[in-house]
Amino acid sequence: MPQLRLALAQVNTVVGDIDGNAELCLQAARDASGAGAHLLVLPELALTGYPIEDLALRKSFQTASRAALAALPRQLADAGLGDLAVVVGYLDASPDAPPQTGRPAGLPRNSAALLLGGEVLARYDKHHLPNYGVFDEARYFVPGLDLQVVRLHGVDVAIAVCEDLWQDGGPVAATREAGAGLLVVPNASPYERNKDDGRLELVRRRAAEAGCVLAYVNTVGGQDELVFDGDSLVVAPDGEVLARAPQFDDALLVVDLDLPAATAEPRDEDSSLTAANGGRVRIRRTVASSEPLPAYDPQPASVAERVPDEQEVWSALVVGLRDYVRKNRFRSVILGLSGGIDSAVVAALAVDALGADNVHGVSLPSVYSSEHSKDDAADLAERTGLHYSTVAIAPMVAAYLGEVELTGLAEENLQARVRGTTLMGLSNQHGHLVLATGNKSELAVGYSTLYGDAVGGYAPIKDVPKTWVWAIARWRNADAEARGETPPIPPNSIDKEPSAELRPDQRDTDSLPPYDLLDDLLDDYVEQDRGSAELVALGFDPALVERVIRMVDAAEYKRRQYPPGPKISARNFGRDRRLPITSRWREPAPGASHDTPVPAKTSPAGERGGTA
Ligand SMILES: Nc1ncnc2c1ncn2[C@@H]1O[C@H](COP(=O)(O)OP(=O)(O)OC[C@H]2O[C@@H]([n+]3cccc(C(=O)O)c3)[C@H](O)[C@@H]2O)[C@@H](O)[C@H]1O
Ligand SMILES: Nc1ncnc2c1ncn2[C@@H]1O[C@H](COP(=O)(O)OP(=O)(O)OP(=O)(O)O)[C@@H](O)[C@H]1O
Ligand SMILES: NC(=O)CC[C@H](N)C(=O)O
Repeated sequence: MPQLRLALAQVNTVVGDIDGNAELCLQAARDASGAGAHLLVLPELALTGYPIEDLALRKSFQTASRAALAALPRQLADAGLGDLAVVVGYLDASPDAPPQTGRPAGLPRNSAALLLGGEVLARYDKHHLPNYGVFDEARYFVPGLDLQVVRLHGVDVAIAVCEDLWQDGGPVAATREAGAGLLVVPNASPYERNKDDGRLELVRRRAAEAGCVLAYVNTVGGQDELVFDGDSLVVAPDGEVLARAPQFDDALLVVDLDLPAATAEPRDEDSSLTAANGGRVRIRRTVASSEPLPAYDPQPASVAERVPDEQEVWSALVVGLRDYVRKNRFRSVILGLSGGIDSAVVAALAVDALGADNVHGVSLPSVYSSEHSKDDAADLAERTGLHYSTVAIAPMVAAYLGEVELTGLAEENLQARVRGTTLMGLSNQHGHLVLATGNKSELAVGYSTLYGDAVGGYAPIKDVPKTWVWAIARWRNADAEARGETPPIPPNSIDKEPSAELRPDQRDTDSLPPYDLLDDLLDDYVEQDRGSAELVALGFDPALVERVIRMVDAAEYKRRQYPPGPKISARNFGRDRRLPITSRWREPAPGASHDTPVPAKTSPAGERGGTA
């Protein structure tokens, strides 16, 4: 059987930095060549970064991407890497769009090219364009219709791109018809909880369908609200995992493969599969080298171990925060420390992401701040080593109230707004990025003050439900203890009852149901998109369902103004869940729906919130 040493590079590209990304690709090629690889595969759109959004439609950006791709084979050859075959993702475009398409520029394509010997040897355009959740690829790209197969050292190597694996038919089925010995797939697949398990099963199923080894390489790093976790994989057609890269880190995964020798006639042919335009998927073949390599001793490949869910989420948040700060050219962050769990977790994440020296925590006590809130904030500062200062807001609030008469909620919110103004002032003065500390449960129900605690440039835990904020805090502390380090989060911040401290003896539960119940209901309403009848059928108290749905729906305007933050769930507030702000639609009151029969309760009334 021919042998091939394959390298998969999970690299952290920067959207729009085509020159920097090309340099990353060259460095990966140097490393792969140093490791003795014959074929290197880089992620989807590695030259441009992912996702490029409306940059895909800009003629200047298309031209720059095509130029960088055209220059890369020569750069590889000049660096003595001409013998290494390199598959790299880039933005392509046919020069001009037909006038009837109404598109401003050429027809953009989400493409991958195989480079070898100083030339672009073959090109492939992604067939399946994801257009759900966070993806809008049908807005940007025209789909490809061909399967590209390149004969390399006597092995037929087919190429597909990301979503091509998630949809039935097309390139994977064509790979089997083509009799390819290896399917390589560049990806840009964003992280969400439990997605790694789903991906592994998907890759196993597609390897079986393609009838050959499948090499899946994913990008890594943060881009606005998305975090890419890497987790690149090589799987045999019988489902065996031959190699697996770690999550959330740059990595070069190298694996030696014994692959079937190519036997097909090296000419283009139609497959039996229907392409997006109704025609046949055409199998295009290119011969690079038919001769197998001389036999060599294979090296064992690494299979990274899985980590606990809490660690996975913590790492995603750290990478999302670090890359947002770094890629937007900030060096430091600032946040208000209330002594509560949310600001403590955000501070600990920031210290892990940027180092304590780049994190500034400010205690901003008001007349309602308890002693423990100040002590717990100081304890957090001592445990983590972040910069800590105090600005008393009471005199500013009093001066304001002396000029403008505000009472009740307006007075409560003023305190949050004086804090927000103070943090933004310090940001302007010192160049720190302000971190907003709201969690997903609060965002869901609108439990934050506009231009108050909702100010900021980035919101690290906006997709983390409150119950998970506690879970990751406990995990982070336990992990520190296991490593003989000081746990960063004060146990008191974890254990105390949550309070906004905007009036005497205030508790979150004055306005909200207990968080375990609230998160349970929000998971069903927001993430699973269940209507009120279904929620009641699941056993939630009808009055609670009505109240929570009203709060969630009414807070859409607040969420739209909230800073971006890393997505860790299957449905974040942002691109995954797009609802009108101005809307008269109300979920039918539980039991009142005329077109949806209300199923019988599966648990006694009151079991899920009847007493809340
Ligand atoms: N559809 C719409 N489109 C655009 N703007 C809209 C709007 N509806 C109201 N508004 C505006 O929004 C204002 C109301 O919003 P806002 O001023 O934020 O105030 P609001 O939502 O009324 O009150 C803030 C709530 O958050 C709680 N809170 C505050 C601070 C921290 C925490 C915490 O523990 O984390 C909790 C606080 O206890 C209170 O329940 C209205 O006065 C109006 O100007
Ligand atoms: N006394 C304070 N000093 C500094 N910042 C504060 C103070 N009180 C509130 N904040 C800021 O406002 C955010 C909202 O705080 P609040 O205590 O009202 O609610 P929370 O959502 O329970 O947050 P936390 O768990 O951090 O207390 C805090 O995370 C913090 O960044
Ligand atoms: N870039 C893509 O095509 C990503 C879509 C794919 N379903 C994923 O999340 O992995």
